[in-house]
Amino acid sequence: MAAFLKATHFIHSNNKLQNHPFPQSYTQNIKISTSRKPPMAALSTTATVGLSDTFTRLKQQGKVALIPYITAGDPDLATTAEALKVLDRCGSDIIELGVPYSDPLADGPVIQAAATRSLSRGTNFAKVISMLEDVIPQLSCPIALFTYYNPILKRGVEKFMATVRDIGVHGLVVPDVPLEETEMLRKEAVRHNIELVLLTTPTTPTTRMKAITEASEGFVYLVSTVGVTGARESVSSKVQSLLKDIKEATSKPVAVGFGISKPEHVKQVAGWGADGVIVGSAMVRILGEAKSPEEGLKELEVFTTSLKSALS
Ligand SMILES: O=P(O)(O)OC[C@@H](O)[C@@H](O)c1c[nH]c2ccccc12
Repeated sequence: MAAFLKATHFIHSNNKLQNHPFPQSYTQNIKISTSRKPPMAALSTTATVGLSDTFTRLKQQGKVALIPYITAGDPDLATTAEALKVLDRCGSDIIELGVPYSDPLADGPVIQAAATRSLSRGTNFAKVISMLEDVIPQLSCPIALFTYYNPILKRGVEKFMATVRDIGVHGLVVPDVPLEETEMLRKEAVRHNIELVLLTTPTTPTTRMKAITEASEGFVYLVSTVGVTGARESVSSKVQSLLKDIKEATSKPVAVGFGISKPEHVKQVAGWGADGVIVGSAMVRILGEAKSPEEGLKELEVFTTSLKSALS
């Protein structure tokens, strides 16, 4: 938890920024422009709509989005491709796909282990992209790619955005980029019609939370609790008031993640007014711990269906 809080600057409070790897001056005078709107879907390579359009459609239907997260390449990329299709078929509204990274600071043991297994099997960014290139045209729901900041910087922000856009990715979640650094990332994201989702936590001060909601595209990711990812027994009841605060600050959709792992959780969070629920570790565990990839995919189908029906 400490590691996550130290490293994940843009989603935690200003007063803990002494460990910030960027100059302190970056943390002041946050100026977020709200005037930019993503270009029309003309650049889209697939028939699917983007994240915010998905929420608009669901809202009209009075529905809450189900957003599963899985780690690419665990147990292998062929299974990830199948898992994406299973998740899509079972009614996922958006899928968050994690690019495995060697230093996943914000992740708990389940997703860390999945990333380690995936990397040790030789998964890399290029292989994830080529798998997605093949699979995205077969999906009806949009993909939000999850990655730490370093792999983006390594490739070059512009090149990264162009690559993911070309294969039809709609959204991007980058947990460890400081809010102040998102300006540049956002500029390129907007230029490439990628919705950059930002995160806010229970310890984010109100002014910062407001700046995050203004800058976030697609939806606002509310981290339900401090700490790292991982299934939990219950969802903190604080989420209800956090949701209220965020909804007072923005009309953008808000999806809640961290710890949500059961149909009851999903129902509860939807009842508190969330526009979407994100379920990661529970999905990752199913795929990672199954006796075989086939078993894992079957279990994934049963689990996703149970979450989906809790939302209807
Ligand atoms: O695993 P959980 O507790 O269900 O949380 C969602 C989560 O997995 C996904 O959104 C995610 C995976 N790794 C992250 C790191 C930071 C923020 C979010 C994430």
